[in-house]
Amino acid sequence: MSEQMHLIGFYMHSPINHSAMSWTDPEDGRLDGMASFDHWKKLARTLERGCFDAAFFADTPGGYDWYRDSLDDYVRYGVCWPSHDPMALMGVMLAETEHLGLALTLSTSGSHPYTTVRRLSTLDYMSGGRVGWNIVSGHLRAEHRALGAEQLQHDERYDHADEYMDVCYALWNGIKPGAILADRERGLYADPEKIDVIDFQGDYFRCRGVPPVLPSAQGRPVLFQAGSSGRGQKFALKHADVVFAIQPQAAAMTKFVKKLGETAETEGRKDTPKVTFGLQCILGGTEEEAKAHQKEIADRIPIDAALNRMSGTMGVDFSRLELDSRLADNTTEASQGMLMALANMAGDGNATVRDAARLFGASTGMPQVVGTPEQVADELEHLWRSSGCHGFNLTPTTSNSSVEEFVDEVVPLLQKKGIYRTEYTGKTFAENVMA
Ligand SMILES: Cc1cc2nc3c(=O)[nH]c(=O)nc-3n(C[C@H](O)[C@H](O)[C@H](O)COP(=O)(O)O)c2cc1C
Repeated sequence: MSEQMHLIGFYMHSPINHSAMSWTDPEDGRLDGMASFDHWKKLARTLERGCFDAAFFADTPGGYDWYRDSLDDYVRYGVCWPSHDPMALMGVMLAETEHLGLALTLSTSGSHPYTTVRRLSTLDYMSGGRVGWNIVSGHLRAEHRALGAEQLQHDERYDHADEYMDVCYALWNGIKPGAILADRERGLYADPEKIDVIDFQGDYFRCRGVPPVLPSAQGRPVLFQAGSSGRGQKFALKHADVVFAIQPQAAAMTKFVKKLGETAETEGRKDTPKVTFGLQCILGGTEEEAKAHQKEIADRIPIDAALNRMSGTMGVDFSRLELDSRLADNTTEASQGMLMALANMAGDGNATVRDAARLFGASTGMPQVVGTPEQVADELEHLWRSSGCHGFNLTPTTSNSSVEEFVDEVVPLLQKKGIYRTEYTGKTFAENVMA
């Protein structure tokens, strides 16, 4: 466990974050924010005021098409549709801040590693090393259909992603110290002897060329990974600085951190990646008020909207199943980690499709921490200490008002407890998030 709790804001560039129908809440500013950089600039400033490590963007291009084998409910309820590109927000939010990291989800299925290194590392270089990449291997069928690409089976997607990373490392490490001369008098920009010409010929990728971008202050972006199946964890242990997971209750969080540590030992990795868990905080002036708000959030979600999102993520058409059947009786080639986590949401492995859909609709399976600011601060401390995790990725209920509320009312309490930074100590995202 780290000495200080780490917090990361968790967002999507769509009408909602992780609560279906949040755009219908009169307090929510996202519908206007979809058409305005100011919304995101303000969010970046708020997070920096709250000393967050980063804003982290999930991304689900193509959306959710498993439920009834259709995209209708995805579009009808705005379940992450429209799915605007979060890359468009990165430069704006980085330019608005000095310390805040910005992490982006990019799928290894939808792009070439050369393009990804070029896009992310340009931002990383220009921001003084404040960029992160959530490496996802493309569990969504709709993403592949949208691109006209073949979707590989679960484990092979990780083999493909391993090779993807090999190309990225070659490009990130290909500029040696002293390579950049920038000598105005002699008119020499760089020394070709100190720059590798990469000639990669793999099973899935070919890449011949020199690295497209200069190394940033942190060398390369901070790497996140969120697959939590057995094969997913192996991939994480090979590549990730930080593992981002969803576990819907405290005991499962503790078990997850322990198991990752044990697997790290068997896989021979000395420094186990940091683990952050997704959470949603719901605040109220009193506990009753907060609980009423939690109920309001759940009650406004049509079951079809919740099932549309859960079906897409889990690669199962839940319209064909009894809502009171056991979720754990299903298998998937999509997100095995999420299916297992949700099936165990009450700690007994027996959650029904209906139970899981209710939580999935409300918070995409993330546990909700509900109460007064004092109660929420206490519970965050408890979850952090008992699980031994690094910190939390927090998804808001409403944008940006619930983020502002958290920063104004909960952050000072965490700081008072001495478990949360009062100022940034590092310059780069890596220095801040790994501290
Ligand atoms: C917390 C969390 C966040 C994720 N974010 C995304 C995302 O933004 N986009 C995406 O395509 N996949 C996302 N995924 C999917 C995973 O990266 C992974 O591809 C999927 O869970 C299948 O891996 P697994 O079976 O090893 O768990 C996320 C998964 C988790 C648990």
